[in-house]
Amino acid sequence: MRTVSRSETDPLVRISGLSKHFNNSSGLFGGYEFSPDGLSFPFEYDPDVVRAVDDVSFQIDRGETLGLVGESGCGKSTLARVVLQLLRPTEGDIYFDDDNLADLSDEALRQRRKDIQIIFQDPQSSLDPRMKVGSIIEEPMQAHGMYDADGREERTKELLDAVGLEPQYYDRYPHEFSGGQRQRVNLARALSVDPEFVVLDEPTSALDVSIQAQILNTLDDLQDEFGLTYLFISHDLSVIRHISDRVAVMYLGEIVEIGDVEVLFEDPKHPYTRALLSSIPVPDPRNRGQRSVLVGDVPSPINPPSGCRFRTRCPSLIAPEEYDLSEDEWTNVRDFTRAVDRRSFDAEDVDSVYERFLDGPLSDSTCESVVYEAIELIVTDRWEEASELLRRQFAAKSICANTAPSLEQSGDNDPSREVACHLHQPNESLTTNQETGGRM
Ligand SMILES: Nc1ncnc2c1ncn2[C@@H]1O[C@H](COP(=O)(O)OP(=O)(O)OP(=O)(O)O)[C@@H](O)[C@H]1O
Repeated sequence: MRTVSRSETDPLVRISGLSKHFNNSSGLFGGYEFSPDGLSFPFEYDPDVVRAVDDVSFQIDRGETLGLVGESGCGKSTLARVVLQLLRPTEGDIYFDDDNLADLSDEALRQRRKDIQIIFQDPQSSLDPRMKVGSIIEEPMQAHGMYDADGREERTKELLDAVGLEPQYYDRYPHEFSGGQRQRVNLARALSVDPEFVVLDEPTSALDVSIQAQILNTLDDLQDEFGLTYLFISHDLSVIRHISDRVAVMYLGEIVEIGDVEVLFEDPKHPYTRALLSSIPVPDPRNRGQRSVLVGDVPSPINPPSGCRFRTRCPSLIAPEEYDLSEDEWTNVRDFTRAVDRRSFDAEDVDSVYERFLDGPLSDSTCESVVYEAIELIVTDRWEEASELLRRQFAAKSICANTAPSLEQSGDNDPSREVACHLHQPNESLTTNQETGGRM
């Protein structure tokens, strides 16, 4: 069995400015607009664009495991498929060694694909129920002209052993195996063509917890034995922590934080990472009060929020520079704004709402009158208008809404850590109010 030379220090995979947008039109004329008279040919094509992956850059070193984590719909699977060229990118480069996969012809790509394999969540989906396990594992070797028949059988039996299955399972059918064993068959099949890089897309999510741990341990062993590099995708943070060397956190098509696994778990910088981590169930019930669970759904990638995409759910939205509010005052204003958006309270009269959210008159008179006006709208049941007013006067004026933060080194002397958040942009100097506003 081959081992990859680890003497090379260049990253194995380099992703640069990668985007994948889908045209979300449906039906025969989806995305077409017709002339007003309806007689001439459709004149415009203006489909909704789903920005599933948007300007993503990162690299994966040889022999390491990069974990990719984020809520459902953040673009993890799309990113994996684009990296593997199962989907062609809208923009950007995917360097594998020295080859830019995005530029390769179909035939050159077919040759290169053998070096890059994927394991999907559902262990059953890629196993043809009519084929014996031996043939399933041999199939990719045959497609790439590797070994003769005897050689393939010998290697298949070695692979079965390597993934923790009995070599005599060679003649059995997939239905004779449990979910965990089927995933091991998938691993053997992926490894049969001697890949350097394996993308694992939620490989243990469909399995019982006890089986998950065994598969993760096998993946660790196989990485050492075969010198593999992994991109491991999961929404399960404990799995990510167990398996990864570094972690990339994805939100709405973008990487918002990337860093060494322990550093990131111990000291998350991005408010999204912090929220994700605090949503991990805490075994000690006394600590439950400290969880700041993510509220609301991931917004649509068709029309993502301006500036920082997480800002609509961010508990640390930065105060607009033009207002002169204390840290506590901004916290109150922000909590009020969120409560109005969610209509999470009963608005009986102006005074009771005011007292519920504010400790006293705000030091900034403009803010004070905006909040007052919003409360008046609410008590007359005009919640939408109140939300819109607060959005216009507060959220829309925040730097978080106006400028997209770039992924930058977080400034704590850890070159492996990058964060895309205005609270951590090295070249931005926020006013005291903005800084404190952001740390709440
Ligand atoms: N072929 C497609 N056409 C249009 N939109 C798509 C397509 N594939 C994915 N999307 C959209 O792109 C976004 C990202 O989806 P993706 O499956 O990559 O997310 P994910 O993080 O892997 O989620 P999950 O964990 O649920 O699989 C979603 O909004 C999804 O609806």
